[in-house]
Amino acid sequence: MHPFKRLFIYAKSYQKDVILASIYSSLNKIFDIMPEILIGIAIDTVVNKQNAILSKLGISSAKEQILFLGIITALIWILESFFEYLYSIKWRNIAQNLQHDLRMDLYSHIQKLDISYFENKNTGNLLSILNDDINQIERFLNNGINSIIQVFLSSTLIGIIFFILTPSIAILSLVPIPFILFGAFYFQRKIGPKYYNVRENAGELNSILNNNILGISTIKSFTTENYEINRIKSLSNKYRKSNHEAIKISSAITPIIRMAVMMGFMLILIYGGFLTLENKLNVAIYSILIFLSQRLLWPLTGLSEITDNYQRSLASINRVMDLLKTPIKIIEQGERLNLIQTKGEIICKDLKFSYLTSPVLKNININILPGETVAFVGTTGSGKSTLLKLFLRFYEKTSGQILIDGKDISEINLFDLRKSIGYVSQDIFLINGTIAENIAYGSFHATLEEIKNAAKLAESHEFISLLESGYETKIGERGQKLSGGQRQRLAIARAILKNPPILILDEATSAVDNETELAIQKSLEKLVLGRTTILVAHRLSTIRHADKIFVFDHGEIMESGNHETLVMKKGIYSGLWSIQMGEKI
Ligand SMILES: Nc1ncnc2c1ncn2[C@@H]1O[C@H](COP(=O)(O)OP(=O)(O)OP(=O)(O)O)[C@@H](O)[C@H]1O
Repeated sequence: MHPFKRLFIYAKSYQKDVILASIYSSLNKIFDIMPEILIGIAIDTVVNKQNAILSKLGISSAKEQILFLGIITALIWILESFFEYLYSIKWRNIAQNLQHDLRMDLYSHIQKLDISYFENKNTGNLLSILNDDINQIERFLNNGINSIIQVFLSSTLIGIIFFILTPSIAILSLVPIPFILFGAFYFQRKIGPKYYNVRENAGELNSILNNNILGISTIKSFTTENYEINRIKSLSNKYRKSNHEAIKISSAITPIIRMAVMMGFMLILIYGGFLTLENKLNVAIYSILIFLSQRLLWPLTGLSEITDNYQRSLASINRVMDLLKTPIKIIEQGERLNLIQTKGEIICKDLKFSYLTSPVLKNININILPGETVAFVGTTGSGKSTLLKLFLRFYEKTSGQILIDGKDISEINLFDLRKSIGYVSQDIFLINGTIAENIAYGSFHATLEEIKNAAKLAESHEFISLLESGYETKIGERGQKLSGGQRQRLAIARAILKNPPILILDEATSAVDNETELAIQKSLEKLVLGRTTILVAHRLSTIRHADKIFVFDHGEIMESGNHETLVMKKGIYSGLWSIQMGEKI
């Protein structure tokens, strides 16, 4: 489907506004052309006086005719300005509303896409669709459609006036049009790839600038400042050079097209002048033709810019619409889950999963009773986090079943499923707000008292109280102003405040010191009461008190049982435990 048809279908609710805006644009153009005709009438009046056209309307005195013309001119200019105001407001508001709708629809659609979608896409590209492409559509709607309407309307109207006044001169005025059109499209095609290079180079430069600002501490610690300056310099130079090339062509377009306009103007000036000298053409008509020839030809020079803008918008519309059409694999519908009644029993039956082709989880069978505290341990990359992500349905299992309270999670409403799980992941997401806002993220109605209680259970209250503004302290982008351990404790407090029937802590205390961890464990004793808790930790002292420990290896559960039984078993767990205890094995 043509991109504009796609946009038109999307923007159906704006149809009325678009029609109105088009009417305003057309009326503005009609009033814009009229003053040139008035000039001709004015000349006719001063030359022919009592015999002028206006006298045929019943205004006999030449002075009255001039006064009448003055009034009409004022009226025309007022109306022209009035419709310019109306079309400008209308088109720009349409552009604003549509870009807002597009951005919001796109963002909420993206939020529903599964995690694997984001893993396979370039974040920079997604951001550029959300920003640059939507802005490009906005720019085009701001003035692009108006320009197209006005160029075609003015050329058609002026062409008609030419043919009515003198068909022979009308044909002369058409001579330069093929040259202008050819020039406009030729240059546009030549400049297209140059602009593409400019955009590519700008993208490259932006991405490295962004990366460097995020990684400033690594740059400083490796003292690679000069190396980075040189890298940026070479990319910035590349960007500058590509712009120079585009500028060379773009600056030549108007002067060259002006030559074609000059040709048309000259032909009319000379030929029309001869006709007038021979009294074959009225002086007034001659002057109208001279003025209108400029008005006919000049706007066509803008075609190169319009087509450039149009082409860029076509690409942007396609990118935006394609993203909006990306299918949502994991759908929100399903059986509602009563959070208060959820007991938190989790069963995996013959569960298999692979991200791509090689299996990451092979035949997982586990049974977690309501209220139990279990732990997943095992070598790095053995599939622990993957299983947790399957509980949250970040990915769809390949085969087998995951049941919560006997219900297959693929049949549970996704929103309810995730509401029932408090998940602290390895990569913590903190918002650029205050401590209190971060703890209450997702539990927006929590009172300060509840926030403080959650912070106390997560062993955070003490360090928060020492901060200058306490719970109102701003923690910076991604929580940069906090230590790794403090960030983890905020994330735990956030999960506690959510008060879910199932709590998952994936390496949630890896960055806190032993003393704090011991304190968090103490809090956990209270916390785990009445809910199912899953802990993942490499530091085995963290999970030794779990009711059940599942030992993962290469996507399989090799051992399970409590700490004592597993140590006695002298298998993988016991080996890991001995290493951590510093014993020789
Ligand atoms: N998004 C992904 N796409 C493809 N492969 C992945 C993805 N995430 C993880 N993997 C792979 O799946 C395997 C299991 O990873 P997972 O994160 O579940 O391990 P883990 O046991 O939690 O490890 P760790 O203890 O280091 O956190 C690894 O081999 C990893 O490379």
